[in-house]
Amino acid sequence: MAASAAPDPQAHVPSATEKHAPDQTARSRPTDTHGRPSIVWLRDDLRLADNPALRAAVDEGNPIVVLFVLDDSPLVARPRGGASRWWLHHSLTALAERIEERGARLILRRGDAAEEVQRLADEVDAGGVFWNRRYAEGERSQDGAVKKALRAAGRVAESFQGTLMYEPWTIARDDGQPYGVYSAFWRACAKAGTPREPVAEPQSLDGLEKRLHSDELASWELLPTKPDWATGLAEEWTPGERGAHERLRDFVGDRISRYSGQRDRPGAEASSRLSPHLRFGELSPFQVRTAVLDSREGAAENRSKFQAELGWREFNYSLLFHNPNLDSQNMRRNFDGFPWHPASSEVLERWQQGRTGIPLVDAGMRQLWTSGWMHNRVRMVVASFLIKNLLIDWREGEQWFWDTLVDADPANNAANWQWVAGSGVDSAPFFRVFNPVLQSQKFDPQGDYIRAWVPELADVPAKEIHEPRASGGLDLSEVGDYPEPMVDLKATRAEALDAFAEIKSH
Ligand SMILES: Cc1cc2nc3c(=O)[nH]c(=O)nc-3n(C[C@H](O)[C@H](O)[C@H](O)COP(=O)(O)OP(=O)(O)OC[C@H]3O[C@@H](n4cnc5c(N)ncnc54)[C@H](O)[C@@H]3O)c2cc1C
Repeated sequence: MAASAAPDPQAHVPSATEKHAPDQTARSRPTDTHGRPSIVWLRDDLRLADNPALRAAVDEGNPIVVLFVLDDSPLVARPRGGASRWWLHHSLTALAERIEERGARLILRRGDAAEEVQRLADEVDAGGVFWNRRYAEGERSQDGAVKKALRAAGRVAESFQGTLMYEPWTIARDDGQPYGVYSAFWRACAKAGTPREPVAEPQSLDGLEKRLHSDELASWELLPTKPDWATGLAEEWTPGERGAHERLRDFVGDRISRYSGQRDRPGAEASSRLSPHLRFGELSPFQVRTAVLDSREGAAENRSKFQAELGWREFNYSLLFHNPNLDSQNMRRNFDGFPWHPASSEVLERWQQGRTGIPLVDAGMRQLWTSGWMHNRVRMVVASFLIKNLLIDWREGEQWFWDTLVDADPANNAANWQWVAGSGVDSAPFFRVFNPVLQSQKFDPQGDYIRAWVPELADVPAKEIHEPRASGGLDLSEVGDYPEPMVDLKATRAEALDAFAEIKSH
């Protein structure tokens, strides 16, 4: 396994404060904070419930200012893709309304977040600033710098655990190295202890009287205009905490009973669709876990399978923590010499637009484009097709997902692409090449999912729908202008295996 070397302790190990649970954080009070406002700096945690930073700020008993900064610097975090920007706009709108209902105001600022936080702290003479931790390298380094500067200015600066149930530095092998295998990682998490219960939502917020400047959200131009490609996203999703809780209720009250048995079936609607809500922190994994464990629907098997999926999220964040370039660098370095085909725009566009001639792949890519989401099984199939049948570098696919998924996530997207490519740790081996036709017959046997997304095939019977142009009983006029498969699956599979054999020995 080619997991990257041990992390540089300076870069990766959080400060003593960050290492400990929130209630143990250094409470050195440099000055009296009485009556001085507390700033809550929100980032990937756009919620009021189970928000430990907000809770701690409210418990200070001082007026509350809630801040979100749009920081576009790629040195801090990867710039958001189009679908994520759409989501962010609506999530902030929903959040602002909730904060106002509770008695305070969401302040929006744009720029270098480190400077904006300090500027606002100076403006209101804040007693303290509170936030939930982030885990990518640029984010941690920004947070560390902000903490230092705030403390140097005599303010309280505290960070909390709100986004992961197991923070990466708390789960390590006996020799101190990070886990490279998911199953061992998840067992170690179970041993490390039970995640806490969600923190209560403050019923009221004592907002600051002073009028502060807040940007107009519209001026950030997060929404697409020409063309407005987001109508399908709006039909499918309700960004914000309320929409998130509705999805959660729907899942634990119904879908969960089918989870273990049918989660792999894209037509079955058996998974939770909570991924974008988790990505933006409209729900925390603590809340989701508790709701799932409390659910009376279905067998224990469903609950444990679901928790294991949340475990993949935790594992991927641990990978990101220890491998800051997860989205750009092969974890297995022998993949650096892989003879990828040049990604011609014509080939890439056929894949992106769902015109490959492989119905399951096309259904998935059209679902993604229209709704901003794709079923997990189909994500694996379309990724495998791009990498192992079109022989296109996984980073091209990762970038397209990054731009089009509403749940585009710095850890989950990159780690899963590397998993499918075989270039990651604990990955599917490269030589295991999905046959998209067999996958389609197995997981969408009646073709319901394909029919929902590929209208050209709406009238094709189940027997032929997985491979409509194969020689056989189907009258080809029934498939209209649905394209021929763009590649021969067998020949391209063989080519991929030869290419893999070339790099294996390096
Ligand atoms: C190529 C590829 C790219 C992906 N990109 C992303 C991404 O950008 N963002 C993202 O959140 N997920 C990504 N996934 C993982 C997975 O497909 C989605 O999390 C899942 O489909 C979301 O649907 P759900 O909420 O109904 O999942 P459920 O099955 O209901 O799972 C519950 C939650 O567990 C987590 N989860 C489930 N499966 C995985 C997984 N394989 N890896 C990590 N976390 C998981 C998600 O937070 C999810 O919401 C990707 C998978 C592949 C194969």
